[in-house]
Amino acid sequence: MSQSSNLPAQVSIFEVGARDGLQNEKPVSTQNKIRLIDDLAKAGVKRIEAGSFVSPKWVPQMADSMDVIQEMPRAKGVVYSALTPNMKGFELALASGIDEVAIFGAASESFSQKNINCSIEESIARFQPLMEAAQKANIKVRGYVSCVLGCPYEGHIESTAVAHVADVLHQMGCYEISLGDTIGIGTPINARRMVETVASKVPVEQLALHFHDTYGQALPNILACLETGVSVIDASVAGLGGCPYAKGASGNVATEDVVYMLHGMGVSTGIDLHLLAQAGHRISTALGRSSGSKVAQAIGHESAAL
Ligand SMILES: CC(C)(COP(=O)([O-])OP(=O)([O-])OC[C@H]1O[C@@H](n2cnc3c(N)ncnc32)[C@H](O)[C@@H]1OP(=O)([O-])[O-])[C@@H](O)C(=O)NCCC(=O)NCCSC(=O)C[C@@](C)(O)CC(=O)[O-]
Repeated sequence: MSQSSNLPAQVSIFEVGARDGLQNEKPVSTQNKIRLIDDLAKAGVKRIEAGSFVSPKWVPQMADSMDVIQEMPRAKGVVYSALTPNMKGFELALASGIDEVAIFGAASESFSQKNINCSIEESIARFQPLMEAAQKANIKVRGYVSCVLGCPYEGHIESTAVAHVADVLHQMGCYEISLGDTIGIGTPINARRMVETVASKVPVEQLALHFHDTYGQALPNILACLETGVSVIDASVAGLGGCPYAKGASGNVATEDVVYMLHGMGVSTGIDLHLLAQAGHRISTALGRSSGSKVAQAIGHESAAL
């Protein structure tokens, strides 16, 4: 039972470390990625983003996504996902056997150009045939909106612009819209107002929070937004990552930190925090760095080598 009637009793964690995290770290082996995904599933994570079918020239770290997805063990009850920016990406994703895909747009014109080489309007046109193909293939599609609280190139972004893109993706058939604070610039009251504005267009049950922790604001922002009724949180184990097209952006909020905060407030996630921290330590070791999660650091490196 959650300790506040304003909080959901349960939160679904959407783990993005193997994609959003590793796309912006130095390359690790395919086997290390597979091990990470398996570790996450064993820790009780039920939604795992496993890779990305984007141009290997743009994001070389994701070039082995086909191998990762085809070789990774599939845990029962876990949904595995991959990013697909266009039809080429979708066809590869379909061939990989992934469970669901995600399209990704932005609320900022400049970020859209830098990230996917087209305007917001052109991106929507690119997504249309993908949505139709996904519907035919019975594949669910998630939608991302980047720069929901600010853009590295344009600065302030109006929440109404976020709501507009979220609404378009939702109307195109995305089952969930993930709101990305790509550069982690938001603060709690602004974040909450942004979610409320988007929720006037897209049902709050179909929204997810995707907050980077660049300014150390991700946890307070999440807490403020949970009180609007959102109950899906994207997070990256060990705080892996950043964004290749948002210079200086640090990783997503660390999954361990989110899970610790939620469990401490009586909100369940179904995740074993110690196994999760171990997963984070193992991939951090493979990257030659320490975990970016404060909670994982506090728990310590016990059993990291198991
Ligand atoms: C979208 C494109 C492909 C457009 O890139 P483009 O250059 O405009 O594409 P194009 O259609 O002109 O094709 C150019 C070349 O790319 C190839 N190509 C074309 N599509 C694919 C594909 N799917 N997979 C593999 N190859 C592909 C295509 O075959 C061709 O190859 P060539 O003939 O030159 O050898 C490119 O801009 C791209 O790959 N961008 C990806 C950027 C990216 O992955 N960013 C990070 C993910 S988004 C993110 O992290 C934010 C998020 C979601 O986490 C939320 C948040 O935090 O805000």
